[in-house]
This record gives sequence, C-alpha cells and structure tokens, in this order.
Amino acid sequence: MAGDKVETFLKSELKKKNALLFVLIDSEVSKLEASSKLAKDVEKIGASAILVGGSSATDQIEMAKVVKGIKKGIKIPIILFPGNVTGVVPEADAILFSSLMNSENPYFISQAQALGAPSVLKFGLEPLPTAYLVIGDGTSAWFVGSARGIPFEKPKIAAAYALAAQFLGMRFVYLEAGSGAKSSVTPEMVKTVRHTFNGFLIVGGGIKDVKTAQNLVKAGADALVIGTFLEKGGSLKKLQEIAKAIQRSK
Ligand SMILES: CC(C)=CCC/C(C)=C/CC/C(C)=C/CC/C(C)=C/COP(=O)(O)OP(=O)(O)O
Ligand SMILES: O=P(O)(O)OC[C@@H](O)CO
Ligand SMILES: [Mg+2]
Repeated sequence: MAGDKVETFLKSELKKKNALLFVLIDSEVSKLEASSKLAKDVEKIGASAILVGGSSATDQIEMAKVVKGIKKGIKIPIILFPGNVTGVVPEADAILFSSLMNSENPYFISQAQALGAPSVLKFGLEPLPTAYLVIGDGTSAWFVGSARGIPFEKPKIAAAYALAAQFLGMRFVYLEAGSGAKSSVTPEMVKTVRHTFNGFLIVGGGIKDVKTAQNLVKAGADALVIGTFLEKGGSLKKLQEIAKAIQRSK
C-alpha cells in the first residue's frame, strides 16, 4: 500500500501554517508547459499541494503527461482530484478518493470508486478518503455529478453529511461550491461543519480575494482550493497575499 506520507505531510504543514492553500490545475485548461511553470510558481509563494483534475477531464493521456511534467519541478505533493475514473493516473503522490455523498446517482457515490480503486492500488497512489459535498447548483461538478446541491443557507444539512462522513471513517471533507462559482461557501456553513467534523476540512469554489479566504479560514477551514482565479489570469502576487493572509487568520 502507498502509506500515509501525504496525509502526514498535510497535517504537519497545518500545524506550522494554520491553514493551507491548494492550487487546482485543470489539465483540460493548462497544458503541459503552462502547468509545470504554474506549479513551480505557486510552490514558491507557499501553496502546500497541487490538485490535478477537472470535472470534464477525460483525456487520461494528457492528464498523465501534465502530472509527470509538474512532478519534476516541485517538492509539494501532487494530489489527483478525479471527476471520474479517467482522473486516476500514475505518478501523482495521492488522490482525493472521494465520494459525492449528496449525488442522486450511485455511480458518483460508490461505483466510480470501485472502478477506480484497482488503478489507485496499481499506481501506488495514497488514497485520501474524502466526502465531497457539492453546495448549491449550476456548476460543472453539480451537473456532471448529478448532485442534489445542499443549499448555501442550510449549514446544518452540510454538517449532518460531514458527521455521517466521519462515522463512515472518512478523514477529509471537501465543501465544494463548484469551480468558478459566483460565491463561495459561507463562513457560517464552514463554522457549523467545523463544530461537527473532526478531520481535515477542505473548502473550494469561487474563492478569489483575501477577505473571503480569511473569513473561511477563521470559520475553520483547514485548506482552501483555488483554481479559476489563476485560469482567468489572476496574478501570483494576489495569490501570495491570499496565502500569507490565511496562514495567520485563524
Ligand atoms: C474516486 C474516483 C475514482 C472518482 C470520484 C468520482 C466522483 C466522486 C466525482 C464527483 C463528481 C465530479 C464531476 C467532480 C468534479 C471534481 C472536479 C475535478 C472539479 C473541478 O472543477 P472543474 O472541472 O475545474 O470545473 P470546470 O469543468 O468548470 O472546469
Ligand atoms: O475554480 P475555483 O472556483 O477556484 O474552485 C476550485 C475548486 O473548488 C473547484 O473544484
Ligand atoms: Mg476547470
């Protein structure tokens, strides 16, 4: 088995930094050269991991190339963020082995996982057991994953799912407003989930400014995921400001 190197690394980073920044690279959007450079740059400014994935990333060959290319230049872990079995590729360090718990389609709750698990083992990827909870609607993850989006203003429902995840032995919860979401998950929802869930709490979707990031971390997020901001040409300087701000905002 792949051991628990990445999970241990993330926990020790968390102790040092208080909250972590994960950068999402969508292999459909950023091709090989651009993503290798991006990964190096974001490592320099304090990102703790690179997530590679996309809800419509079906080109496994391209994704494998991107992972291989990124890996050469960085020390922080590469964590796969699969939208389907096609998101399982070799040479990454770990995988968000996620179940979209609030999907209406059992495929995204347990079938994709069953189909992908043998490759995870074969490629020696460290599986990070993750409850992937889609909040709101209208985003790619919501549509592709047939999610019954948890309403933004229903934090208790999110907390109930997070508690169920904990009882099922999952050590990560990912509150996902969706890539490019108009607004991020509310700090109130993060706070409510934080009170209930003991594990590693990831929050993503629509985060693009310091204030939002700080408020989510103050509410209890352990890691924030940022993707679209960079895809849309957001500056590394601003990303660095976000990284610095969250590392002392709890
Ligand atoms: C564990 C394995 C093998 C599979 C998990 C399968 C699951 C649970 C999928 C959840 C549904 C889904 C489609 C999730 C998408 C996750 C993801 C990579 C989102 C990133 O969003 P973008 O793909 O960047 O959004 P755009 O498509 O808008 O770019
Ligand atoms: O692209 P953004 O909106 O930063 O969202 C990141 C991630 O949560 C999407 O899965
Ligand atoms: Mg994308």
